[in-house]
Amino acid sequence: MASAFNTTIFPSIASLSDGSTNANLWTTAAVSAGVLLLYSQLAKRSDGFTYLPGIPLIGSWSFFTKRSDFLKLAIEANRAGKISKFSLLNHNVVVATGEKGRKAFFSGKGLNLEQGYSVLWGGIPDLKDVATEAESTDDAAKSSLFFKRLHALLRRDRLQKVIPVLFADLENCMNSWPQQGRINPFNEIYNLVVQMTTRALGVKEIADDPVILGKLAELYFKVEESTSPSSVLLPWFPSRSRNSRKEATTALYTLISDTLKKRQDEGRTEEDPAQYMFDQGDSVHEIVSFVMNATFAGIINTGITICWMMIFIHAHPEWDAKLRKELSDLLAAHSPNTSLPITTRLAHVPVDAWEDATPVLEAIIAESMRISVNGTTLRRNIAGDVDVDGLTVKRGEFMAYPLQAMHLNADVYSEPTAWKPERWMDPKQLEAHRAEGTFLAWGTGLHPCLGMRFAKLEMKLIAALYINLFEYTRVNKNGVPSQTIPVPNYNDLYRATPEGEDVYFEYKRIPGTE
Ligand code: HEM
Repeated sequence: MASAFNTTIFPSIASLSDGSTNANLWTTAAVSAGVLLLYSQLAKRSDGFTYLPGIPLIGSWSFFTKRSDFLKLAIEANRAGKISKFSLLNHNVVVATGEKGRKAFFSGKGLNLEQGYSVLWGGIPDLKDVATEAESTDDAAKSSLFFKRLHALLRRDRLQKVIPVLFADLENCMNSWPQQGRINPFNEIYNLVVQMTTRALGVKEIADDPVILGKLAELYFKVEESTSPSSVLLPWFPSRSRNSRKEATTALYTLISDTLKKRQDEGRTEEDPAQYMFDQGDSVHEIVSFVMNATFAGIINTGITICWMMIFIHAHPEWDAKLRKELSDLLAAHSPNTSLPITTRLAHVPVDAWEDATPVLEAIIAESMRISVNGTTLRRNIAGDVDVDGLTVKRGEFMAYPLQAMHLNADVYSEPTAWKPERWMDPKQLEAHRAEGTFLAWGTGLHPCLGMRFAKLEMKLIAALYINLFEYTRVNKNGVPSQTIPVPNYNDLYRATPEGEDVYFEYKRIPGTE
């Protein structure tokens, strides 16, 4: 039994139970793999599942404290033909990373995405904390309104219209930085994504005002940060993190709804997503729900990927050069007048060209995602029993699928930890991997990402402007240049920041671009 797990014999796995190991990711994986075979024989139970280690009654806390390391045990077990299961208080979670498990997970009709995340994730606001009963509609109706509005707002013609405004926003943000200095990309570049998401899917008054936008960003990060295992698993328990998350959710809700009500009271109309929703007859509550959901769906992965993209581009001068060539060709084709400011010229490039004529950016994005988007997707079985490779996932139980099972799998990708955009220069490769289910960073099956086109556009615009406005080098917090290429800490659930010390960009504005 998992609870009888011998901590002296299996120190590496046992350390996952108390979250105290500092071992390097790969060392942990290797050691874990070595001991797993023996462990899994001990842990196999009569229901056929191989139980992962956990603390009696409480369960596998490492799912929260060291998720990536913990789920590597399940991936290894699967390679040995076993399907893993673990518990979190009264919840059971099945992890099946083999082909049948993956298909069941992503295409199983009874497996519900919302319930998987709302019970086991926690980094998203729960609107039940703020909505009155009169405002609560059923979950299916809310989802369908959200998808409908998102789809309409991300249409190509709307994106085309918003591109110049997005560039102006980016330039304003970058102009507010000193002419030279040191930034932590996981703060400053991540914040650019907050700005763009608010502009394209939120409220104009907030996107226009750096102080209010700063407040929105602060509350967003507070919701994310005030997530603890207890606040996720015991949502009724008034822990400090639970209260802090509730407070931040309420403040975020109030900030957006007050802005919209003020607009209504003043009889103003604006050209923005909120106005589009007002015009469709949506209530203030529906608009606030949309904006909050879009913010949380849109920021985290885009923020992580763009930060890693900029790190990898800098670490690979040959790709930096290819990217600069691609951008100068784009400008030559769509805005040849070199006396115009660079932001104006970039804003002249039409959305079609950003989408269809940027193979280098596409390859860089895909490869950066393969390495950095390695979180865990979640589902809850809300229908009858689900068969996974001969074992039964019962109604009410959860499933988790760690994307690293594919993206960092040496059987699928040679040198899986190496950043090699050349893997994707032929777009057919990406199509094939997506069809096979071996590239999962945009999701697949019943729930593919609905923001993919916008996310790619955002990352392309940020990368294009940043490298045209600044020279930068990677340094540590003391300004010492980095000699190695950092690796994401996959146990960092919300930022995937680098393992070990933080990475900074020491930057200098390119003369003539001020
Ligand atoms: C680089 C950026 C992004 C990445 C890597 C990403 C990745 C993903 C992945 C892997 C899924 C599937 C999750 C699952 O199966 O459990 C997903 C779903 C989703 N994404 Fe994204 N996403 C990104 C940006 C965005 C943006 C900007 C939006 C827009 C608001 C967005 C909206 C959504 C929505 C609404 C779903 C759920 C679809 C459904 O429930 O059927 N994403 N995304």
